[in-house]
Amino acid sequence: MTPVLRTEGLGKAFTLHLQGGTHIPVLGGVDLAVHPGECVALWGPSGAGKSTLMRCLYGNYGTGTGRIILRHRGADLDLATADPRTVIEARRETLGYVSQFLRVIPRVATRDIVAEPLIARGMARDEALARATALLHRLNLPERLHALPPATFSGGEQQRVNLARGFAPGYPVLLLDEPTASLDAANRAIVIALIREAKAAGAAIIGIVHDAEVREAVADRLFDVLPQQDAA
Ligand SMILES: Nc1ncnc2c1ncn2[C@@H]1O[C@H](COP(=O)(O)OP(=O)(O)OP(=O)(O)O)[C@@H](O)[C@H]1O
Repeated sequence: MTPVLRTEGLGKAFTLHLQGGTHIPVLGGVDLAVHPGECVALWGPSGAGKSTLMRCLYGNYGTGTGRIILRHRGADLDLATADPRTVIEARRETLGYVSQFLRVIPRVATRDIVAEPLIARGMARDEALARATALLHRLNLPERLHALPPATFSGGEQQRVNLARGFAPGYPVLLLDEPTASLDAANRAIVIALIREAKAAGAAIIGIVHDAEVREAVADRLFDVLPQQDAA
């Protein structure tokens, strides 16, 4: 089966220009391949580069070397070299990302934040709001909060808004950065169910999942991210 997302020889280093140009190699020779319907958990010690790899996969960080190949609109797209407009299009249609923290948009109601990616993909506004509301309910976010901007919400409430926004569209590829870090056991179980349903629908999922119970419940395999000083 063809992977929906793969990297070939991916490398990334940071150069600290304010620190005399200090060069920090973080990723080197990363060959990752994820197939439809599977969940791969990134694995490695703190500081190994798991979050950096996630940000490269989403196009937030430029890469130093290698390619990031995404199946998008039936063809291979190299995210490492794609122009910004194509990256935005790929994010709208193919590649979702649930970061650990919600990037709060001032004055926008929670249900609109969740519905926005659905509307961007062409869903009618009423239908998108209904889907957003249903998902927020499923994640136990009280109805009274749906009309409020999430700036003042608790960490766990904000994480659930983020999860609803990430899961609502049914992206073919979904990146999850610590999706249950701020959640209690009941909500963790709901996230496990959402991940399993997404996999059953054919999504390829890459996650950083420190919680062993969640990881064992959803991950089909681990992918080692090696610290560069160890890999050298
Ligand atoms: N923007 C940046 N500028 C400079 N160095 C960075 C930057 N982002 C990450 N690093 C460095 O890259 C290395 C990898 O960081 P990263 O956050 O990817 O690790 P991680 O495996 O996700 O760690 P953890 O499990 O602790 O979250 C660290 O040494 C970190 O200091």
